[in-house]
Amino acid sequence: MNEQRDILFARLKQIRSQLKNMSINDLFTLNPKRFEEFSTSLDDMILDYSKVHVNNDVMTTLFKLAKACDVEEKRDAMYRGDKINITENRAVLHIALRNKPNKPIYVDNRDIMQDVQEGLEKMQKFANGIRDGKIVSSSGEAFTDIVNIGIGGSHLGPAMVTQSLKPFHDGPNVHFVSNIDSSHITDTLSNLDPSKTLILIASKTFTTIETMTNAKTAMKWMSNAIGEENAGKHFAAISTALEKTKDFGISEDRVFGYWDWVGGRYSIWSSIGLGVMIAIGTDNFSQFLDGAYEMDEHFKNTPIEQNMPVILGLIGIWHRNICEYPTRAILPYDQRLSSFPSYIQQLDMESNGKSISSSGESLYEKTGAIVWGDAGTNSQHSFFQLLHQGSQIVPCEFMLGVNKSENDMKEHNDLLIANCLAQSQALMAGRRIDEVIRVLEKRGVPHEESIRLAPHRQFNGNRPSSTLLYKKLDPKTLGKIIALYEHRVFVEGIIWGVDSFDQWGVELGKELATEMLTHVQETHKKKKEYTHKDMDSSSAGLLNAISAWQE
Ligand SMILES: O=P(O)(O)OC[C@H]1O[C@](O)(CO)[C@@H](O)[C@@H]1O
Repeated sequence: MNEQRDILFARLKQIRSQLKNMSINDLFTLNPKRFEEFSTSLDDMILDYSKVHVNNDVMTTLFKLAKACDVEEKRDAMYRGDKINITENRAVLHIALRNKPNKPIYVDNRDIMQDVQEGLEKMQKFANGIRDGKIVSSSGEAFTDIVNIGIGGSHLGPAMVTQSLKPFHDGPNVHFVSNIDSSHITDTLSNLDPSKTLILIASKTFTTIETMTNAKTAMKWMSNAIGEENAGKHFAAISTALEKTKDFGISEDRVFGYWDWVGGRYSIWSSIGLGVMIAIGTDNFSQFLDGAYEMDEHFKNTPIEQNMPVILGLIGIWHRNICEYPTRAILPYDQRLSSFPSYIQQLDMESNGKSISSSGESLYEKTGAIVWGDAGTNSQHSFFQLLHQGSQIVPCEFMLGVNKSENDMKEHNDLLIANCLAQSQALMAGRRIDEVIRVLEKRGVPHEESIRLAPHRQFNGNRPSSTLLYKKLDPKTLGKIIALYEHRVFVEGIIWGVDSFDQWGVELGKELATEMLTHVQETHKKKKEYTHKDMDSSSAGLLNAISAWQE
């Protein structure tokens, strides 16, 4: 229990109730310099949080909260390589993977930077070989297609980054298979020529049932097409479990290892990024790491009052614990970032979706918000109705790139930018009922009718949002953005007191699925009728229906 934290939470709740008399709009009217004072920047990236319902008093108290929870000390402990993942007794060192100057970092008294460097060089050699056509298929041809088989952190990162960096993609096509649903692998492989396809099996543990099942299916597909003796040339593995990759039959030179101090959802910077490196090339991948390194340095060295991840994290705490908003929406106005919200869902919800503190006590304050979202402007035409007029307030995190890669699409881009800015403005400003009536009457709608329609067309406004503005979505910027969100999750996790780096909550479902599998396999025999004596009557009833309907 952190008494100081509790006092500051109470103080923040007090300020919040006083602040309720003043809207975000009012705060802008009172302070013409609000944008300058409530935004922070790093090179060509600005985090504008002036449209969040906070004032100086709130921010000062939030900064005190960060200090009281030792955010800076704990950050330093992470950078140092301390074993801050308490429940797994592991260091947390994704920052080592982008530690470009190779400054020593010690785990168990050993500098890990040499391993990191060697790992990166092995990846680079392989990626260059595939891209140059020097590493060839069993028939001596260059690989045209790469299939990354993985799930969770071994899928979401590479898939999102590959999609986001499309303009930089000049290597072979890269495809992604994650779901255990066979339609995913069947639909993907059906369009590919096995003789020119390379399969990357990406799994930290090399035990995940989805990945291992898909890997075996891919191996069968490949062996049937080109012969078992040739299939090995078409596979590579990315894992920390080197014994298991060997058992699967992948030769050592085709195995790209990483380390237990890299969490799955923090692993895009490791060999898990191999597919990305093959797609965009080693120089662009290096830029991607550079961007993350810049954010790491900013997080480490910038005073918390200007520190982007700290501020984003504190705003998260403000919204979750003080305003009690249960969710937050991530809204990239950038089609290529359309899978960024689902990437952040894993990063954020798997990290901070906990109700037990690192030291094993039940937490009484709410933790991880529900994260959701989609790309603008598409999302305007689906769920924005609720954002503007729904009974729940959802803090929105807009993301906007100023420039696109296509110079000739200015007309599109101007509209995209205008829409993004207009949405955050509309959420904040709203539209009062008298204004609605005035507008309707001006359009010639009779007075009675205007009064009838007005309640449906009014907007309360005062809905908070932040905007992350960046110059252009290139590898460096993307690296910076991802690292920003990683550190934000860290800041929130420290304040809540959870271990942000384990994920025990996914284990029970995995265990029960293994038990359930035997029942599902039984249904094929159609011999058994399940009842409430075997299991809960819902599962029993569903199994019986599955058995009856199976073709
Ligand atoms: O890389 P692996 O070991 O196959 O795990 C995949 C994913 O499964 C999880 O362990 C649980 O969903 C994630 O944390 C991880 O990213």
